[in-house]
Amino acid sequence: MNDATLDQLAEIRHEIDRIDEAMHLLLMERGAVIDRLVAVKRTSETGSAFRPGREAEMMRRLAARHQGRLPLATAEHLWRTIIATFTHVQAPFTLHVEQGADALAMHDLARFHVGFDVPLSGCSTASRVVEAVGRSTGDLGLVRLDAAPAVAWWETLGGDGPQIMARLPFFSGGEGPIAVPALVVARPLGSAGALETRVWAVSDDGDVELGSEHETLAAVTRNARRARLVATKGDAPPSPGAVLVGGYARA
Ligand SMILES: O=C(O)C(=O)C[C@]1(C(=O)O)C=C[C@@H](O)C=C1
Repeated sequence: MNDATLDQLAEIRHEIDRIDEAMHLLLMERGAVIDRLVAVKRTSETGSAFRPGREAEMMRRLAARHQGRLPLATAEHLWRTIIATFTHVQAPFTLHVEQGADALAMHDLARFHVGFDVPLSGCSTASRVVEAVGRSTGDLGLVRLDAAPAVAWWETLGGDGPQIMARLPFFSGGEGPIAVPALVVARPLGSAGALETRVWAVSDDGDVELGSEHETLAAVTRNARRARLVATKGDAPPSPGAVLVGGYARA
């Protein structure tokens, strides 16, 4: 390399150092703001700092302003890691991850969304994930969205117990690196839940047709009884007797 090229390289690296330092300073400043947030938010009352509606709003804005060389998925992963880390800083929690058929993909999905500060705990089935979340104060669960699972694991959700709080991947265009579909389960979060799409447990003897505005996420038929997990856009239940088991925001 000649002197002019070396000068240019040094200048560019100086620029990178300046940007890195600014980002680091801003992240530390963000940490100080979180200290103030803890005092205002009274997270200890619910045991969880997780606010899925707020996170969805932040992710939408991130995607809207995103451009340039950095892949959107990398920007999403960085911010998910920052947000999950600060969620954990506010109120420590464990993420219980279903380790069934797609154990490796589920592990990737978990780390993509929470980074490495949040501890993971493996569960053999979706039902075990729900049980672990139910026993905890503010833990989260990650269940693989299998369209035809062995059991209707969602039937214990709802009421005062764990509920569905998010659907992943958030940007479901299929271009992201983490393609395994999954649901996030948490204990009730009051108004912090994002119910843009509601999720219902529907049980019938197999002859109830649902309108095309409803999306069947999963279904199990056993002993002439069909159990379905159904997502709806509006507030109304997809059929009489449907039980609300949570909701989520979409990109
Ligand atoms: O806005 C909040 O309530 C926060 O706790 C902050 C924050 C964040 O780090 O931006 C962290 C956790 C929530 O899930 C959403 C956002």
